[in-house]
Amino acid sequence: MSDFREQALHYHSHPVPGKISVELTKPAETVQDLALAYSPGVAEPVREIAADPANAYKYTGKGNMVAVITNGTAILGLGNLGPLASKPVMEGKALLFKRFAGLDSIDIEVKHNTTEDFINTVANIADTFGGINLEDIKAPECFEIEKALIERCSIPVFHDDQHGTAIVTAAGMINALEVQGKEIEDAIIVCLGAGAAAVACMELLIKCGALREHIYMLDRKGVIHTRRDDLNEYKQLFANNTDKRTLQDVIADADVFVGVSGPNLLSPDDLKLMADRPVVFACSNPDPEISPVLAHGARDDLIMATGRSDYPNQVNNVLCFPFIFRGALDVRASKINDEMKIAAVDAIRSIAKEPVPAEVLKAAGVETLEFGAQYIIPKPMDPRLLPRIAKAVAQAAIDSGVAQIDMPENYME
Ligand SMILES: NC(=O)C1=CN([C@@H]2O[C@H](COP(=O)(O)OP(=O)(O)OC[C@H]3O[C@@H](n4cnc5c(N)ncnc54)[C@H](OP(=O)(O)O)[C@@H]3O)[C@@H](O)[C@H]2O)C=CC1
Ligand SMILES: CC(=O)C(=O)O
Ligand SMILES: [Mg+2]
Repeated sequence: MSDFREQALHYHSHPVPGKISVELTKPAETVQDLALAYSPGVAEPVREIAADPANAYKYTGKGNMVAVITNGTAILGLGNLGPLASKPVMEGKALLFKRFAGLDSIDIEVKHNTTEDFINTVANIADTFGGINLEDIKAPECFEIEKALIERCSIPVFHDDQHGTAIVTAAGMINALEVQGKEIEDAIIVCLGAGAAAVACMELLIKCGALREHIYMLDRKGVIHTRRDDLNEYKQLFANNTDKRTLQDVIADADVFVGVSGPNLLSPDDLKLMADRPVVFACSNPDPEISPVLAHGARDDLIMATGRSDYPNQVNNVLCFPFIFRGALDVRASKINDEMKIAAVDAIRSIAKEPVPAEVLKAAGVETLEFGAQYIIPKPMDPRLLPRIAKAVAQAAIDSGVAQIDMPENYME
């Protein structure tokens, strides 16, 4: 067993199996405690909630609880390995919710036959939670699932691989292009992958100024173009009227590569074909489309990011989902809309341009970090992410009319 593999397995199995547990928030020691916590005392909040469902936020953990729900059909870049195998990733997301945003989170892995079954299962348990983070559900089913659940649930439903990834990608991309002296409106963009992350990343980049006709998206069959007759409705939105057919055709002179596909699909020779000062986000986890070592060996004028913690520039939805849910839940937003997503993009971008606190440098194991090619986006352990993103998102929810309560007094100050 390799050292790292052994460490990872040991981490997950010791001192107890798994990464999360439940803790109590109230005393439960005496007869009096139990009389309040359980019978007869528990009947009082039951009656209050039956009379007004909003009281669930007052008397239960609902308002601070996010469900991480999957069917295991697109586990990271490992593919469709089924619900149970996805559990370590989902517990990982729950760990991140708690560590970075103080949100309680529970993982739910759903076995199902049809997409409708999955939607019904989630819709039927939704009221238990303050929000639902859908995770690692493959395209195209993920689009229908998210849409149906947003319609059916009164709490925020957010497919992290779509929107969390898109928010972080957009923040990192705008900053990287700025460092490279390029405008997003002019950028020729290659997106390898045409699934959940790819479609959402490209749609958000377009909202941030990229031109749809400058985007070349590829799936396993190559470039998505207007003469293909095998495209689902989501891929069709990116069908480019072009004669280019292969990755090599489209990467020549491209300014940007976004990989949300699988491991080792971009070669150093492909990279050499790109325009001067390119931006390369190889975001597949755990193994990127090209390793930073190979990429930097191929050329020295690129900005490189991956989804991993062990290289500079981690473009990973962990920079978004804990904080966007914190802000959404704290003003009881009924949904997470585009205004809230753009507010999160702007908040993430701006933090990267400010001096980095000493504790972040220490946690990152580096002497300095300064906005530039090696630091386009904040580190996940940056304590400014929580107050800045959550507050910006909460404010955007209020301004766009989806918040159900006011901003809490002195929020995040
Ligand atoms: N860094 C981050 O924060 C995140 C990274 N990701 C990564 O993005 C990847 C995709 O995730 P997600 O969108 O959820 O998964 P999906 O299953 O929804 O989409 C996968 C897409 O990748 C394409 N693909 C797979 N292999 C190849 C290949 N050899 N050549 C071209 N295209 C290929 C598929 O093509 P086809 O349509 O033909 O099947 C599909 O369009 C994963 O590696 C994941 O780890 C995802 C979310 C967040
Ligand atoms: C980071 C993440 O959500 C993924 O790779 O699927
Ligand atoms: Mg994921």
